[in-house]
Amino acid sequence: MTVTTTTLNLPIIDISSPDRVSTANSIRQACVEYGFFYLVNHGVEEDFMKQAFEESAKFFSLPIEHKIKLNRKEYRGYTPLYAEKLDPSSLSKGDPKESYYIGSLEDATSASLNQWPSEELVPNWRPTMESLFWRILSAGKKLLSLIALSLNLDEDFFSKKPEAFLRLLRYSGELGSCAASAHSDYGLVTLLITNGVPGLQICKEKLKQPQVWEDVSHVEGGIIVNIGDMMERWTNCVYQSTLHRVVPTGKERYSVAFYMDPPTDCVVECFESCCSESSPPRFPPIRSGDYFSERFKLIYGSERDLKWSNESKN
Ligand SMILES: O=C(O)CCC(=O)C(=O)O
Ligand SMILES: [Fe+2]
Repeated sequence: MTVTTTTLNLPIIDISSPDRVSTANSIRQACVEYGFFYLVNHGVEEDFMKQAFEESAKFFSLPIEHKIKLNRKEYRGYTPLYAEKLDPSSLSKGDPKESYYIGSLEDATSASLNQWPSEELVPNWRPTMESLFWRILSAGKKLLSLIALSLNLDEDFFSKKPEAFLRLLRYSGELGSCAASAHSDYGLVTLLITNGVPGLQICKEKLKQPQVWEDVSHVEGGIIVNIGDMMERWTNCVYQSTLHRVVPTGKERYSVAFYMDPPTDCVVECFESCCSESSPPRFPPIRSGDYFSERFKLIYGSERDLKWSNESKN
């Protein structure tokens, strides 16, 4: 059983403030209390975002035959409607959303695995998305260095070589099951930009029953940040990876999620500053790449992906 209450007032963090120590303290408080907050003055301009959403809409409006040719490979490319079920325990046929993954452009090998729609179909699409990647990456790295500061770590602890994935999302708006079913994100942090159509909700206490879901309102020009499971494990749950979902409102909705994760070979093990005799580590050390493969297997059965691509060819 779920109950929805009122809209939340999440903390707003000004990432451009010269007082980094006080910003880091505010971030710490936000990560402990909510695992969610807004970033402002982050350098990703609203006009640019408007253009990026327009380009995103152009791709998703293409006929399915074009989109399916770019079906997700090596975690990059298109995922069709219902291909993903973020809550594997949900009884729905899958989440009513489409998405497009773009892997890191920082590293040449990763960049070469990306798939791009042709210039003829969507002119100017690739340069817009590449620019979007670099802009959000820059905001994300500033944020990661402040998060490191908030945990008394070297400022470049997380930002040296994070894995980054940009994901464009379109929710059909179809009423009924959740547009993105309940989940927590897997990595360090996610930076999320929406086109202002509501739907995002969080559940602060994931173990409490009945679950209480609260609306995350839109802050004009703000980026929504949420903490992921790798950060939760590293901090022994001092920083929370909060359960969230997107509920349908009958309106088409666009968003851009930017996931920042530890490098795949990184072993994530509780920080000493986050455990003690009375609060021992809650999770064993884990290689980041192993953790991700397990989680991805749960949300995308490989047969499901195959079934979809075959159906679309018929
Ligand atoms: O689109 C949204 O508002 C949320 C997306 C999300 O939670 C995700 O992609 O992990
Ligand atoms: Fe998420």
